[in-house]
Amino acid sequence: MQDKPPHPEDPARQTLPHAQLGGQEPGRFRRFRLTVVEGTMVGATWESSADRGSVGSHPRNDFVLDEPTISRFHCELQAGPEGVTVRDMSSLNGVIVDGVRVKEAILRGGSLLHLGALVVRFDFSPESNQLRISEQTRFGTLVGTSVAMRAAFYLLEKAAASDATVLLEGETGTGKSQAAQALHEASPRKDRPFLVVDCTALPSQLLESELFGHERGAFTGAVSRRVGAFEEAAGGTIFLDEVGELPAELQPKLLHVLQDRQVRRVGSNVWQKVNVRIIAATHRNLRWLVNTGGFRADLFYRLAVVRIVMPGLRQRLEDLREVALAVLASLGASEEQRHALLSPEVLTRLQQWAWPGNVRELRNYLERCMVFEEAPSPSGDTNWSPSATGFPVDLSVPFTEARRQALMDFEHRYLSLLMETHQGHQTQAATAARMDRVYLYRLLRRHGIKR
Ligand SMILES: Nc1ncnc2c1ncn2[C@@H]1O[C@H](COP(=O)(O)OP(=O)(O)OP(=O)(O)O)[C@@H](O)[C@H]1O
Repeated sequence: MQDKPPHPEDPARQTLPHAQLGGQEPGRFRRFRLTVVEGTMVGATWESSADRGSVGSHPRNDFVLDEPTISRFHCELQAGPEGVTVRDMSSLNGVIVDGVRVKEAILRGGSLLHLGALVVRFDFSPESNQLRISEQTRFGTLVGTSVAMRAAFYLLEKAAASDATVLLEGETGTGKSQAAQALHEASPRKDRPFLVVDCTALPSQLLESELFGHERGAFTGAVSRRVGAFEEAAGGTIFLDEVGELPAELQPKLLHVLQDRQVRRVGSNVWQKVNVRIIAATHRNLRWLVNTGGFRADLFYRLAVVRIVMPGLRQRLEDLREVALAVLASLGASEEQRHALLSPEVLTRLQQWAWPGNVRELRNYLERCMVFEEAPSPSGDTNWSPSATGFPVDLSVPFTEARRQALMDFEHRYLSLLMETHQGHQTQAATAARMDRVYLYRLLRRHGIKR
């Protein structure tokens, strides 16, 4: 089991697959440098080799500042389309950028960061880094052509070929569970079990016996012996979902499994060897949890041998169409529904939504659209009329006929909504729509709309 800082070529160092700076070729972004300019470590410097870096006193940070006023994980820097962002990891003494205490801030070349008793200067370097990205635009059920997603695919592919423990991070609905399953299926363990344990689903004692098993009579209610997930997954993979919620009393036990590959059932004195690959996922930032005392630092490093951050949907909106198509296919949508729900007009509007629930939210949204046969605003904005669904384009229909059908469809939708809004008052409706009242009357008759 590895517990040393990853090699610079190690995929774990390439953590976050984020957008590049300044419109250069895909995956290329400017390097940045930190230099201590005041305090005990003047002259200490670090230059980024990926698109993010961590700063803190713990030896596993990218830039280690061994100084008592620096927290174990003090802050993180991350390159994105808007520049390089610094994020305070809930450090004790905080992050002050150019005189202002911040939780998060975009840095400019020459910015001065006060971190505890040290002053650190941020600069861009003239050189750039190339983020490693996969040639593929799919990994298992996950799809995406964006740099962010293909960088995640690259790490997933590398991880699948190894037996290393993987930590998947990312907001809810970004595909962590799917990535874990696909990783298992792409690994040499694919013919062995893949077991999922949700660390939030059970109270501590039950979770312990779910993971490690128990002997008969180990506690009240333990009427028979039970084999735990680690034993049951023999030769396969165990997926620990929401590992950030693992109760404090179970963290040393999981650490023991990770270190020694041994488990002991509750109520037993016997340690048993287990051969299981571990993949864990969390929607929380575990470094932040370590600083605030909610998670053990040693367990974090045992889990994050390879750390992969699944990008949020709003960070890769160029993937929206493709992801939506994949989701619609999995929902059994017809060709016509796909055209109607993903017209350029609707897509443009969908790209304006922030998708806080990521692909899961998109999936729920598309499912609703299929049920109600319309594409309302994902934000619930009622001004977005159902007519925004656009019309399916069928090239087997001649242009003039297709246009006539589209026009009829449009008139019908427009007039229905108009009459509904004005509760059947034709004069009012005609005035509102700036139409001649007689023309409106004729159109309503033609479309059979109740007046
Ligand atoms: N890149 C993608 N391409 C296609 N489908 C995706 C993609 N990412 C996520 N999905 C789909 O989105 C849904 C949510 O994915 P998943 O359950 O894996 O997310 P999660 O990150 O594990 O969420 P949570 O943290 O809430 O458990 C699933 O239906 C999944 O198939």
